[in-house]
Amino acid sequence: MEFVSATILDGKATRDAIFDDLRTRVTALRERGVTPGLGTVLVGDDPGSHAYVRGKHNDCAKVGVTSIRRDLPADSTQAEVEAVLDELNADPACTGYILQLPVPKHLDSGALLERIDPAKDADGLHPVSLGRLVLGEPGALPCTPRGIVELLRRYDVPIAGAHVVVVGRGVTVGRPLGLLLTRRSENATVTLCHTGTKDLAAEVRRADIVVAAAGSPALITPEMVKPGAAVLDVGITRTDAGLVGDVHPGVREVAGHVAPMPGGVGPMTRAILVSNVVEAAERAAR
Ligand SMILES: Nc1nc(=O)c2c([nH]1)NC[C@@H]1CN(c3ccc(C(=O)N[C@@H](CCC(=O)O)C(=O)O)cc3)C=[N+]21
Repeated sequence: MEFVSATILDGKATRDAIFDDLRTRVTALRERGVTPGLGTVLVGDDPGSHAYVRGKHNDCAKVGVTSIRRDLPADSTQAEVEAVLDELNADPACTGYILQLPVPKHLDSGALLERIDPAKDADGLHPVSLGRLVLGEPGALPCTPRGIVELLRRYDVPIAGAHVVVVGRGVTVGRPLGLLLTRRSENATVTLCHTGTKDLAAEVRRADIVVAAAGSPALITPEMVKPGAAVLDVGITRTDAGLVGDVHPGVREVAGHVAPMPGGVGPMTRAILVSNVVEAAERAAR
């Protein structure tokens, strides 16, 4: 028996290609006197969140985007965090920024996200940005969904006409991904599955593209995957043995393409964040 393993959708190599393009565009903006600047607001001392924020500042340095970092103590009040958001809204050096999620439980994250100036929303998670996504108007798009579409495009995985099964209805991945993929420019047919789905295996088996974003280790098994399908692993669960994704390793023997975790969608999410900041600066400079 000969097993032909899936083609790996390499998020790191794709991120590097995106950064090469962004570097050129940032240079052009700087020549016109515009310097994109990404702000991060981090509340508390979750080690995972600290690592993500550090990564985002490293990414900015790689492409010439200035970065502005605001770290606040875990016991910050709603008013104290809001004051920092107001400060970044008013700061011309900060052309886009994010509030790192999750924030400590005593804070109202919805109210904080809404306080961000929509013109500076780098994450695409502001209600105005999400509304624009529903309406098909230009604006910041959520980083992970856009990263997924970009990764599929660069590997020539057909999206138009494809049946995509998205597992997970979270506001950062599953829900906006369904909206993005059903736009006329993507033209996919999407089934959005979640914990209330009756027969997940039957749904996944029909998919040309599977996006697993449920946060449930090894949820997608080889038996559930149509031979040749593209399977993208977006789940991240921290265990004692390290990080594990939503896709069982055996899926590589069945799928045509696999975006692994790590090394797949995660690096794309970060690349799109920087891309959103550069695009917002380009829009403002027009
Ligand atoms: N306002 C906000 N925006 C976000 O975009 C946001 C957030 N909050 N909170 C947390 C989640 C998670 N997230 C990841 C980004 C990159 C990797 C990534 O690059 N992962 C690597 C390594 C895995 C790791 O070290 O975690 C990989 O998959 O290869 C993972 C997860 C962005 N998030």
